[in-house]
Amino acid sequence: MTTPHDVPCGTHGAVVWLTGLSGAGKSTVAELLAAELRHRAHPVEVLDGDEVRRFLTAGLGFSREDRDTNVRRIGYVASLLAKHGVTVITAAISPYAATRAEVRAMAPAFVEVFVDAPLEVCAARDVKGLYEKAFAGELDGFTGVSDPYEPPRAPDVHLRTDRSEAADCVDRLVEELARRGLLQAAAR
Ligand SMILES: Nc1ncnc2c1ncn2[C@@H]1O[C@H](COP(=O)(O)OS(=O)(=O)O)[C@@H](OP(=O)(O)O)[C@H]1O
Ligand SMILES: Nc1ncnc2c1ncn2[C@@H]1O[C@H](COP(=O)(O)OP(=O)(O)O)[C@@H](O)[C@H]1O
Repeated sequence: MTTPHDVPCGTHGAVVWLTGLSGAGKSTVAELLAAELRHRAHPVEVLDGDEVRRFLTAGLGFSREDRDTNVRRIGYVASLLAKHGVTVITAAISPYAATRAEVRAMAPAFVEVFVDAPLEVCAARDVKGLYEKAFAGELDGFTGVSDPYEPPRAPDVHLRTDRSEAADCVDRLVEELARRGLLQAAAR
């Protein structure tokens, strides 16, 4: 694998790793941030858990082993892209701290973002109706209900989506990327 030193001068790839419960707001924030970066002509890709599971990690389930495989594959692809100057925004629950630490180590620059809202808020949003099924016992091993979620202890950014509008969350992320020098346009 290449190291960060192999990145061509002038590129500023990074992995913006969104982690949080289902319904916390990962996809929403990912898409809004991607739109903002595209608007600035910054190369960006979104690897969303749901979509990734249809292609890159099709066939995996939600055991710890399968979740870890899913997260590692996302981390690997994200890092490859980031090494070529792309800002990659990932949006997978990624419930285990140890696996998040593994993918951090792969990336040339890594910003861990805790997309946080209380379980009751996520369940009330119930974007896909899965919480209702999980609470009714019709869905086993659902994160936060009958499966673990290990919150980041020291995330690079902590967003409370029950307290801040999505647009404000995105502003904070843009500020953080700029602060880290990760927003300059890539060399073409
Ligand atoms: N058992 C169980 N637990 C959690 N989530 C479940 C489960 N079964 C299906 N789903 C749906 O799959 C989405 C989570 O997939 P991820 O790839 O992000 O999960 S993980 O990172 O591998 O843990 C998650 O999408 P989001 O709501 O976007 O997070 C759910 O819609
Ligand atoms: N500050 C916020 N950030 C992101 N989503 C928010 C926010 N406030 C409310 N929401 C709503 O919460 C829901 C989050 O759903 P989604 O983005 O699919 O979550 P996830 O990808 O984490 O499962 C959406 O309906 C979104 O409109």
